[in-house]
Amino acid sequence: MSGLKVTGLSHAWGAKKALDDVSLSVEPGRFCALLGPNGAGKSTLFGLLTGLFASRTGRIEIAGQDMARHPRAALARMGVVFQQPTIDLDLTVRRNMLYFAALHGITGAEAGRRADAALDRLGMAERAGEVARALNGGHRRRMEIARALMHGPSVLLLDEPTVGLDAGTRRALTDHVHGLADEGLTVLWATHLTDEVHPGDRLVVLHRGRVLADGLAGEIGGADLTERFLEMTGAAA
Ligand SMILES: Nc1ncnc2c1ncn2[C@@H]1O[C@H](COP(=O)(O)OP(=O)(O)OP(=O)(O)O)[C@@H](O)[C@H]1O
Repeated sequence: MSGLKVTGLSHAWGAKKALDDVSLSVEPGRFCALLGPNGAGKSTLFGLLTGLFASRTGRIEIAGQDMARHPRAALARMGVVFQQPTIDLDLTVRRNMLYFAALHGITGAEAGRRADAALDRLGMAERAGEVARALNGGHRRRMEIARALMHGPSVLLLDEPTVGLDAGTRRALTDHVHGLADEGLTVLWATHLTDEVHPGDRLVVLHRGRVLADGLAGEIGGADLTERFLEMTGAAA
């Protein structure tokens, strides 16, 4: 199983319950949108999925690997793009890629080969020699996605990756990552923006730490996902 499975996951920050018995599973090669308003618990879930901190309850499996029992194996199958960009702006795109590859123990000609292939996959091959500072926001994000794919993960996690991007760039990036899922990558895309969700996506709606809906986006949203989402989360006018 190369997908993602979360079972009965809870997490509290002091007295604040950020996640309350959350379960979800994403089949291999699916794009799953994790949709929730501010404070829903999306980043807390990402922190647990990526091993930044642990929960005493629940279970996480990445591509069949149990996160608690085999964290190295689970993390090796995961690519992550965090909400806050982590780029060295003074290095070229390729140098940023090679630096990251080295952190994964990939060096020399193999690192170069993988960096070039990943940049090509994200339509960034011709920008490899540019200093990262010269890239626009969309291209910086693409570079981070390419970087997250260099070690060949089967699951890609992205935490609100379009923050700060304009509408056209957001759409292009969202479409591009849908394309990666079409190629077989399992994608978990956290967002609070309904226009990033396609009708054929798997959709999990998270609110106040609980799963409110889980299924096909087109079925959950009906004629208007935005309206439905606002109703569900009690934010409708
Ligand atoms: N490090 C922390 N310490 C204390 N409380 C926290 C911490 N991180 C998150 N919380 C709280 O947990 C709840 C869930 O927050 P979280 O950041 O996971 O939600 P989110 O869906 O990612 O929100 P946003 O879209 O605003 O990033 C919120 O009430 C938040 O205030």
